[in-house]
Amino acid sequence: MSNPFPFQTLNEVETPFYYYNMQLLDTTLETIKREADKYGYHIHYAVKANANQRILERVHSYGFGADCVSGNEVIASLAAGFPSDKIVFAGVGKADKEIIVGLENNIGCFNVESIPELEVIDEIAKRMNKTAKVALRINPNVQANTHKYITTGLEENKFGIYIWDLEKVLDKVDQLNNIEFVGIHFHIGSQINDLDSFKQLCTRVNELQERFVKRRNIPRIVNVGGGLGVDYENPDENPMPDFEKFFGIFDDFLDLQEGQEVHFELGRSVVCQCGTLLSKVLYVKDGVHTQFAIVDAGMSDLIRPALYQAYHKIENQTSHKEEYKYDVVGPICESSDCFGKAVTLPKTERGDLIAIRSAGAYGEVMANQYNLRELPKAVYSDLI
Ligand SMILES: Cc1ncc(COP(=O)(O)O)c(C=O)c1O
Ligand SMILES: N[C@@H](CCCC[NH3+])C(=O)O
Repeated sequence: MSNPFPFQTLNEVETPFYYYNMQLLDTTLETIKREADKYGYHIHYAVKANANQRILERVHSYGFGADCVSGNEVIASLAAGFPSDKIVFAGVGKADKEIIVGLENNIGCFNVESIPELEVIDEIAKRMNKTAKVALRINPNVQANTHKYITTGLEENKFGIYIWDLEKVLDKVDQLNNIEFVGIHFHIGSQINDLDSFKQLCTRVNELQERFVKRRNIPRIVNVGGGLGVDYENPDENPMPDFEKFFGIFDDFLDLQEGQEVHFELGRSVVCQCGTLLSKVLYVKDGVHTQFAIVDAGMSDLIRPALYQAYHKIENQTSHKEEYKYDVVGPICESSDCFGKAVTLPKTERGDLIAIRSAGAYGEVMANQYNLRELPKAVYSDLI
């Protein structure tokens, strides 16, 4: 595989920074569009994965919608050009002022997770003389076989309306004058590579659809969320997941009612592989088991390894010497500030450029200023 990094150029940029391969992002977006269009599926990009304005603008240019989880994400999506009717607002805890943002901008729909939330949206909509379009997020109790922190579709998780509460919630919807019921919504978790989980989701959705048929209240939208995983181990060999297979599962297993639209909320699978965190080695020092390669990026720049013990492939872009093992760690005053233990790298020295791969999703957007560090900058392949 050819090296995707224009090393000569990147070596000049002050580290740490995120580098976005915009050509790869384009190829990924083209593929998603082509595969989704085969079935007439609607794609909403999950802004939470990467809310960088340039990335949002690029995603929008392919005609996708935006799936938002805060008022600020709604505002950022509008600023990037997403039409308001293609914006959905999800989340278990929407604040009043965020609901107002959604209503003021006439967004496509609110994905609602509880009766109290429905009542508040109805009340605010009434005050504003508006009708809120609403999809009900149902907790399907499907095991996603992923990290427990990013499993969202089990009964023990805080997300969604329990299946056994559904009738009660639908009765409530019928009573509220400023709510228009438009759809049902599901999301079982993230970084899901076991596609059987999606088949199970389809089966559960089919069972639930029967209840709506009985009530003669068919939801126009069936939103099956996101969650498709990527290959963190082999980012060059698998620069994007198999979207053809993924959408094919829904085509094969989801039974739709007349006129229903299928919506997806893809985040990680869209942006993960196009992003890399680049960092330089500050010091190499001896450890008990291996050497420490101390780099100038820390968990404040990329928190996934510290938070979920997530694996990211690490490469030394400078050295091609004999290989050794290193614990690659950051400068932050936490032992969890470690990007990889006993990583095999060519002999590593101060000043070497280190690439931490597959960092385009839940990377830059989760960066923080712990230790009063600066936020990482972004560099784009098409602007250098
Ligand atoms: C409701 C909802 N939709 C979509 C997504 C996007 O998921 P992913 O980035 O795994 O595609 C998430 C995050 O897990 C989510 O919580
Ligand atoms: N932040 C998580 C994903 C969360 C998905 C949002 N529900 C990650 O880095 O893998």
